[in-house]
Amino acid sequence: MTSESLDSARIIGAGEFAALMMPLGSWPPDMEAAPVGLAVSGGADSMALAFLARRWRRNVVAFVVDHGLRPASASEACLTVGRLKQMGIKAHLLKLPPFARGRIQERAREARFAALEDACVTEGCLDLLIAHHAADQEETVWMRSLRASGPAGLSGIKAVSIRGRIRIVRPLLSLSPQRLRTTLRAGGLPWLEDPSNTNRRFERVRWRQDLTPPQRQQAAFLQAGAVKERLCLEARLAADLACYVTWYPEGWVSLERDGVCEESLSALLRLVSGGSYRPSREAVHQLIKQGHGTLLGVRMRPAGRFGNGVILFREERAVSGPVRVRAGAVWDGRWRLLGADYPQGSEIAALGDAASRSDRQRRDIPAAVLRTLPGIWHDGRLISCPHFGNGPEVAGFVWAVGVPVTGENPQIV
Ligand SMILES: Nc1ncnc2c1ncn2[C@@H]1O[C@H](COP(=O)(O)OP(=O)(O)OP(=O)(O)O)[C@@H](O)[C@H]1O
Repeated sequence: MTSESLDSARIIGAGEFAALMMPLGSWPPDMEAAPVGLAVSGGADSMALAFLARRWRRNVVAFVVDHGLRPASASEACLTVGRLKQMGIKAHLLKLPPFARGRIQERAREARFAALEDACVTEGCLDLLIAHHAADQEETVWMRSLRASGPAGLSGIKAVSIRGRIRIVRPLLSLSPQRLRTTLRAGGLPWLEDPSNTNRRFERVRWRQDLTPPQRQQAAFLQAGAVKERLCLEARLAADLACYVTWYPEGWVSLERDGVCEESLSALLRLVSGGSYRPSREAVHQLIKQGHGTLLGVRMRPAGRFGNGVILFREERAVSGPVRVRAGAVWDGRWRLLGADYPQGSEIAALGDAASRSDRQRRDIPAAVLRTLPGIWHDGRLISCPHFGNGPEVAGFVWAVGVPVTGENPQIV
């Protein structure tokens, strides 16, 4: 027997899983009011995750998302919910509404995470466990290396990340899929095989099938190096940001002249944009050279009376269209509405011209920032702009961008 086949024959024990979970905490006490969420598709990886997590703690709750993209998806999702219940796991089925055409994979993933986040909040989960494993990690790093990614990309899938109101935790990243299956078999537990997992139309599937053991090792090696490099860069970035950046609660920043560099700008552009992607290096260098401009829907311009460097704020043209008022609604991917005590049919939309028409002009916020702040509109009339304390007392928005500027995943190497 080779060392690989020996490894794949090893069952994952409760102690081993608990040891994996420990550095990924802190974990709430094991109580009904604070369960840990589990994202379970019904495939081998997430069923093994559910099995291991249930042995780790009593209070877990599984979410099975039915994307409705295949005829069998509804019955498979029901079957999975039933299987989880048999394993003593509380399980909820989340059925997604139909998708608009185009970019189906991307839309499905985004809608799945949005539904999972909402379900976690409803169930009182601060953390959601996801079942990506060591082979997923190797394939991801390999594909990124082919695209000449830098240390951020080559550090691979994050073991811990923040998504809006929850933490996404991936405890299986050091475990092979073979061991997950061995563990399920040993427990006599069934799982589903998703046909798209063998469809060679997808680049990931091709690499999953074609990567040789030495190539996988090489990917793991590349990843470990990239994580170390990333940690050094992160430490330097954190120090620079602390020194040179002022963050304002209206979602804009000022960056001093001495702090203008690719790393700082890239992190700040992502922060202010509310998105999860960083801009390309070339685009950031171009922006630095110009001294002003727009990237990722964020404007950079000389700070003027706000400092000796530059300020970055949301570009008015880039803000989202109106969104119906409801408790917890997120507008522009950046602002979450607290409370929803407004007339039926009210909407969240940018202040726009209303920012300058009223007496709400403020010297301490750039006028261009004011225009991009959210207000509550009804029948074309601004009925509340909570940022200025004008309107229902309970109303307000909180910054909803869950992505930290630095320090993502610092402890996991
Ligand atoms: N339908 C689903 N319901 C609940 N959880 C799911 C579902 N699909 C995937 N997941 C969760 O996400 C994990 C990764 O699944 P998969 O690799 O198929 O997703 P993906 O779209 O490729 O995700 P990513 O783009 O993050 O790699 C699963 O192991 C599971 O934890």
